[in-house]
Amino acid sequence: MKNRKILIADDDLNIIASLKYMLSEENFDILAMTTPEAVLENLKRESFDLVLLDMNFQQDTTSGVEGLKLVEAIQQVDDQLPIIVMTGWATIDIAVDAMRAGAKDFIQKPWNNERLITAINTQIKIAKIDKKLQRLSQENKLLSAQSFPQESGIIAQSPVMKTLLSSLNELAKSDMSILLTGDNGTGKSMLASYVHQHSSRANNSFVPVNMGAIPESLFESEMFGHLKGAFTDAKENRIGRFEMAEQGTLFLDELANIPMAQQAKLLRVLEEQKFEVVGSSKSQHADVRIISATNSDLPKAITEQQFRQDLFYRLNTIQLRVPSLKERVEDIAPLAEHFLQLYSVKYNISAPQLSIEAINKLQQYPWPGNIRELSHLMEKILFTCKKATITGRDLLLDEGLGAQSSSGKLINAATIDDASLSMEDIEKFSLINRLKHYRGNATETAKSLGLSRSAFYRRLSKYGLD
Ligand SMILES: Nc1ncnc2c1ncn2[C@@H]1O[C@H](COP(=O)(O)OP(=O)(O)OP(=O)(O)O)[C@@H](O)[C@H]1O
Repeated sequence: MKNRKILIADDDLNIIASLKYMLSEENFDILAMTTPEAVLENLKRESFDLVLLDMNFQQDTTSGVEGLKLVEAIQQVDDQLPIIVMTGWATIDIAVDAMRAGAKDFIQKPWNNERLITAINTQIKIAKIDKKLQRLSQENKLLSAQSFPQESGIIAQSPVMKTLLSSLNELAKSDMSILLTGDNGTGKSMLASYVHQHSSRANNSFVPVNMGAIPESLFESEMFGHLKGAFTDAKENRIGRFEMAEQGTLFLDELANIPMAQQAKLLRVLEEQKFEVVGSSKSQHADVRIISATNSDLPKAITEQQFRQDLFYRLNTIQLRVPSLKERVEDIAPLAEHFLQLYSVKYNISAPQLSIEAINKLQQYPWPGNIRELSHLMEKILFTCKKATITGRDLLLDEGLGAQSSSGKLINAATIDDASLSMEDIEKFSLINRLKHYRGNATETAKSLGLSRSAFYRRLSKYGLD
């Protein structure tokens, strides 16, 4: 554990000397400053765990005004830094004023060593807990906004997934950066969380960040945090993802979406293991393990100068590909049963069985949306099929009946929210889906969509579906 750092603000060199001697014995790192200006200057530059402040800064004053001003000024720089004040001419009024201004405790001079050390340890501990609570509360907000998967059970019956899981178990013991590649919905986020849970960092936070969802202008504030007043909308101090993940794991999802300019900033943090909160010039140490994920072809993005090669090498110490669902047919039935079970508990509906024929059909389907698509299908089946046994027909899985988007992507229930789809792509998908629902009956399909038959056919012909 690194030594805790205390800044002493006192202009009496004898007092500084004896405090330094006594506190160094207790393994504190000490820096002493004799003027308020130097104190503030250092606080802006360096991180400390606590300030020990003499209320009668100028030898010739006994009012404590100087000290009080400094308590307030320190609060402006860092309102979470604990301050213990020392009052030489013990007047309780000065101590009360200092506590009102934000000091956490006071000690009378001449001090009692044991009492001083206890007070220092207590305040550092409380500040740490406060910071952790603040971090947890921001993290909770983040997690509920992202609706990150909460299920803990990973289904892995196929040989390829068993091998992948055992590699991840091994890698969990190391601190290496891992890059997970694979199509959407294959379970990359879930596996990243699995590595974290099996690592020595498991008692600290796993912080996922969807790199595609952060507006470019807010990148630094999101990742490194900001101080109140750092820019117009910075109404409160905000903890960034790096700090939230301190001693834990930071999961950079949709890695390829980081704009070039921000890639340089990220690279610097990874190389130097330190960052600055926006609005502060002080560097903060970053002790995080990085796991990242992408469904893009990063080497191609590098060739096209869309992704920095040096950042790629930083992040892919180990690269693992998560196979698509169609490559692990053995997992399909257990996954389908797992999701039926999961949703039946969630919605309080008894779980139906899958017939052999239904399982065969599930195993033959290509699953372009992978596990996420299977999960959505099982959720839908639970509501639409009120039978004890699900047959192949109940699945409404007509292979090949997926819509093709203008850019060549396959559109289905799992990918319909993809932000790259155009209104026309979505309309085409809806037409196919509705036709499927009415088993090809044009009159009923047109009626259900509120279209005349001619308007309906015009659309079919527009999308080449006639
Ligand atoms: N092996 C598994 N066992 C059980 N559930 C799984 C498994 N893999 C994935 N899931 C579930 O499937 C869904 C999609 O998984 P996840 O979000 O991890 O995929 P992803 O590859 O990160 O997707 P994207 O690339 O779109 O971010 C989640 O609900 C997850 O809990």
